[in-house]
Amino acid sequence: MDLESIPGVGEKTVRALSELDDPERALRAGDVAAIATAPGITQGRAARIARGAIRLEHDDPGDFLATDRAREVYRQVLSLLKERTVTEYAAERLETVYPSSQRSRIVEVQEFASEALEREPDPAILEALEGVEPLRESGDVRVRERCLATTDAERYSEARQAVPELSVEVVEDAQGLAELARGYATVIALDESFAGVTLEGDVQVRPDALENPAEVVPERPLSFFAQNRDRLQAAVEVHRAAGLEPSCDLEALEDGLSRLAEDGTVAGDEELDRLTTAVDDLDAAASAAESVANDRLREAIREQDVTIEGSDLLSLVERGAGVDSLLSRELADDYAAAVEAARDHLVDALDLDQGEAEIARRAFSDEPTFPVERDEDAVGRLREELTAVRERRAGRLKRELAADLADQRKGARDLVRDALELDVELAISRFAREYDCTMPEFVDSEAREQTAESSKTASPSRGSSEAASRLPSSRDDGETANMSDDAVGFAIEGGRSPLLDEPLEAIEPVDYGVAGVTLLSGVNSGGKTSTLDLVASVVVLAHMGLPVPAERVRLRRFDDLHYHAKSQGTLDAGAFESTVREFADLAEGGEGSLVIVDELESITEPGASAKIIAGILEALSENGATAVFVSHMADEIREMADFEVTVDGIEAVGLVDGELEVNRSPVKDHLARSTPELIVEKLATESRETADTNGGTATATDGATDPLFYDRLLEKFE
Ligand SMILES: Nc1ncnc2c1ncn2[C@@H]1O[C@H](COP(=O)(O)OP(=O)(O)OP(=O)(O)O)[C@@H](O)[C@H]1O
Repeated sequence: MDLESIPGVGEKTVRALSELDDPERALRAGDVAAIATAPGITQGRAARIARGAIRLEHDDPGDFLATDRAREVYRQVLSLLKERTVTEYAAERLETVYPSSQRSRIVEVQEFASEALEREPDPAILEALEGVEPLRESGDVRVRERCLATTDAERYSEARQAVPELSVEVVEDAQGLAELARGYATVIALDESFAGVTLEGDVQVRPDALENPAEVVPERPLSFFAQNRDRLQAAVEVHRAAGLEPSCDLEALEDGLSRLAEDGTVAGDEELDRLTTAVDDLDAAASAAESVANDRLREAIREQDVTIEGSDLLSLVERGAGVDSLLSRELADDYAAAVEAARDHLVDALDLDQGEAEIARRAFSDEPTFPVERDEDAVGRLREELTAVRERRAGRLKRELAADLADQRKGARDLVRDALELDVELAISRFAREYDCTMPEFVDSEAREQTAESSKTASPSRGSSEAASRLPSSRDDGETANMSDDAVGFAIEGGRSPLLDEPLEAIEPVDYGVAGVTLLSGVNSGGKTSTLDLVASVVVLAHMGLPVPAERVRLRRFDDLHYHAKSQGTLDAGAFESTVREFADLAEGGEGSLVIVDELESITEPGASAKIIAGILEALSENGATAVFVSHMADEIREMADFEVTVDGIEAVGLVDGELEVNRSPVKDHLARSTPELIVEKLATESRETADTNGGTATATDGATDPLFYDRLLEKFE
């Protein structure tokens, strides 16, 4: 795939995309998560790029949605799907699902959607999904206490590229290495020539270091896993809750994660924790040990009756001896016991092992002093020893854990990607379950053309009214849509518009099918606009490759959808002109188009409207377009048109308590009576009934009007 030929992708984006491991795969698969890891590419942009790549792949002109209202319907159904995602990722990923006229694209999404429908949206999975996000790539790890060294300029730049986390230093010789060892805790020499050189400090010779960067910078995988610990843990939960086939060993990953602290250090190792605490507490423990000794000694002195002969006292004073000599002479045992207690305290408080305890005991001298004081040198040695052991252990554990986790990196990435993709599938599944959706059946256009050839039907428009008349006229007649393949536009059975602002259970299922060009008449508020919305949303969802909210849908694959909403009031001359122009374009290229228009007559005065609409219908019909025009002037338009245009009708079954009772499914080939007609009919019936009870006469005094008046009005409607 030539990245630059993707619509909307310029040079800069191509550069960013080429930093991906396998940009072609990511683009082909619409893998928004992977695309969004390219530098400077947000998830939203990644979705747009993926959509462009899909269009390129399927040779899709991408202009299925031909009008503002069509685009609006798409946004509305898309947001119904997006509302059902848990992660932001899945919402963005759904942006790559758009209505297409291309069979290959529709089939591709249909396959994905069919699998999605099998998914059970279990609340436990949805809860676990809340913690899943695309993984963070840890790019900014810096390790300061370790460096790489080489004598070779080429290796130097190779090393800088391979291990950006460490400083790389150029040295002349072993002397240079020795100098580095003074500034860094660990120096890793990359040249074979240094093998056998022994220097002070931690200097390792590892010519293969660049091949296994995780070994020289275990911080790299560790920081990746530490930063993504919660997301990975959530992805593990999602896999368990959903019973998804995991891309890696979940237990091994969890074990690795449980050994990792949030800051990328190793957690859960008792020995390391002991050493760390010992180093941290050393000063405090030494002070406490001093106090133990001094308290005991003070107690002993207080309780002791020191008897000293005068000559002894004299000699002591003459020698300038202090209380120490007195202690060693008189309280030697007490002193020894106090110092022993201090040593024990230090060893116990720091939980030292035997070797460490030996060094620790030297912190208190056998030489009597009062007060007892620690030997700072000995404490310093103990600190050095503990720190060195701790560092060695931490380093080893880090390397071991990094080695375990480094192998899991790819699996972990896939694990999160699969969890996020599951969210996309679950959103489709939830939508389909909530709206009782089915997969639509596309009537193959090639088969359609062949059938048309052999049956030699008349013009599509004339054939259409006949075919459409075979569609179910109401939900009660038990028929199913039985459109022949050569005449299919769309045939919806039991459709429930997802755009209706009604609770789902209050939506009455609608059957409606059209082939060719049709007018849709009906009572006010009968559901004409809602029927167009139903048709538009079903057609858009079907061309997205998704299930549709109906019991059964058959349709042809359309090239584009032109949906014109009812315009608000009469258009000014300019707007009127541009609308007529738009229809002129339509009339030229309408084959393969689905044109649905709501009350176009409101654009200008009624007489002119009927003429213009009739003209548009003629052109669309000649071009073989599929069209539904909602109109209150169906009768007038039919008369103006020079072909037999079908008029369907949404019928009021009657008036109940002044409210119209409506059969929401349009009746084929039937001009629906208007609301005023129904009201006049009701008044006529009522006045006839009153006249009957009054013995055949109605008078002005009893408030009832002569039934003949209403009959006269009724006649006008015939
Ligand atoms: N299938 C349905 N199930 C339940 N309610 C519906 C259905 N279709 C329409 N309605 C209700 O009827 C109302 C009017 O519908 P709609 O606006 O589609 O009628 P209309 O025939 O286009 O009206 P108008 O003649 O004024 O343009 C809707 O707001 C909705 O509440």
